[in-house]
This record gives sequence, structure tokens and C-alpha cells, in this order.
Amino acid sequence: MDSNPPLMSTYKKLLSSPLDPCNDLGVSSGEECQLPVIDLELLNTENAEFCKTDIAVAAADWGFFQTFRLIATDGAHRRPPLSTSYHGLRLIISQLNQSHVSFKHIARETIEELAALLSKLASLLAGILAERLGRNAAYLEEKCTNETCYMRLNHYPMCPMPSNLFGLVPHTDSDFLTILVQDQVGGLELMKFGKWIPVKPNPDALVVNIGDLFQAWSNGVYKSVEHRVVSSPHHERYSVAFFLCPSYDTIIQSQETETPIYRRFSFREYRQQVQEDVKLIGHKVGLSRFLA
Ligand SMILES: O=C(O)CCC(=O)C(=O)O
Ligand SMILES: [Fe+2]
Repeated sequence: MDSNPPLMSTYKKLLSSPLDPCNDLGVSSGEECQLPVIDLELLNTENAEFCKTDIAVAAADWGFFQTFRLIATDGAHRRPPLSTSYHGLRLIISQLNQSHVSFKHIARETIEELAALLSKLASLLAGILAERLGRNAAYLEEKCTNETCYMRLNHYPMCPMPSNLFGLVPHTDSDFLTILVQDQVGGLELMKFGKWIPVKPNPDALVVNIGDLFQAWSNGVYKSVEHRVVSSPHHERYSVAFFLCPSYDTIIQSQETETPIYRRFSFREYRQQVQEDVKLIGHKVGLSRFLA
């Protein structure tokens, strides 16, 4: 049994090779990066606590990580981290990677199975992140339900002049956390060290990112990081994103023992403010509108 927390090796490497800080022009650095990788199977071993720490560290430092071996373990002799069907996920991943297959051809049951799996994974991760803050994980579980979460199927057509057009403009997500299933085309980039870092597609992993609500609820410990999608001139791209959202009446506030960075707000207020900003000034302002 590997006694080292696996992320630490990946993570140390990332920390010990600081990226070029000169490039602050907002253009892609071109180097694809390997996000922190979390092996979820460790949650079933004596290294579970290391694994949970890795998740929290990645959420705090990167706001982004990949969950690994979620897919590969199903059907094997070991128990998969989530006791649910992985059929929908495997099917989606293989279908997203076949060219000329659009969402229209994916069966409704497959989409539903995928939503059920991503929903379980999102609750599991949110629970771990809440627990690491010393907060009540049941609060998130109770507020984020099948009625309030949603899944989006994204199709990015190929674009002959991608440098002038984004598949998806730079943004942060207005939720607790997002889980992304993507094909092998690539194009997702995140802002780190003041520049855009492409996220290398990994067929065995899902990408997880922290949203604005977790950043506020954690009083700035977990980071909601700006990301965008750059279109490819040669390939269309497909992805599926699951958003862990609470009901509109949910109150987002940091722990009473802390000096709050953000004022207390409801998810309804947050959504309304985002919509208003987009309408009036053309873009989302986000959490900086809610400073204490
Ligand atoms: O398609 C992607 O890679 C990212 C999607 C995304 O950021 C979103 O839907 O909010
Ligand atoms: Fe996003």
C-alpha cells in the first residue's frame, strides 16, 4: 500500500516548477497543465484522511482538481468510491469522444444515469470540503437537491479564428462546485499565476472546480477560479457540466467565529445580482459585489 498521499508527489512537482510570471497578457501560456489529481479510491482505504486533505488543499490552492480512478474501479474486485452505476459515465465518455456523435443521439436514460452519478459525487466532495472547514456537511446536503442542481450539455462548434472568439467567455461558476466530463479535444483553461493555463484532457478523470458559493461559505479558503473555453479551429468539442446549487432561499454566510470577507446573502440575491450585472454592464461582477 502506498502510504504517501498521492497528490503530494504531483503537487510538489507543480509547486517546484513555477510558471513564467512574465506572461500577464491574458493569453494562453500554451503549456498544458496537469491539475492536482485525487485518487478517490483512497477514500476506501486507511489513507482516506490524506485523500480528504488533498481535496481540501487542491480546492484552496487551485480551485480545480481532477478525480481519478472513479471510472476504472467499477466492476473490479474493489468497491468503487460511490455505490452507484458508472454505466452512464462510461457511455458518455466514449460517445463524446466519437466524432460526429451529438447529444441528440445519447439516450435519455444515459443522461439520467450520468446526472445521478455526478450528483452523488458532488455531494460526496462537498461533504468532505465542508467537514474540512469544521462545518456542517448536512447543511449542503439538505440545501442542494435534485430540484436545485442542474446539468448542462455543452457543444462547442469548431471555429476558424479561435483567438478572436471564445467557446465560453472567462467566468466563475455561481454554484458550490461543478463537475465536468469532457472529451479529448481540450480547450478549457483556468487562470493561475496571472495567466491562462490549458487543462489537459484526461480520459480517466473528471474535472472539479469550486464555485462562488463555496468561496463565500468557506470565507475565502476555497477558491472560485476564473476559467474559459477556447474553441478549436479543427475539432468540435463536447462537455457535460454538473452544477451543485442550493435552493434560492439558502443563506450563504461564513462561520460566526470568523471575520467575514463577504456579507451574508441568499442564493436568490446572488443570482439576481449576476443577471442584473450581465444585463446592465455586459458581464458578471460576482462575489466582489458582496464584500462585508
Ligand atoms: O466545457 C467546459 O470545459 C467548461 C464549461 C464551463 O465552464 C461551464 O459550463 O460553466
Ligand atoms: Fe464554468
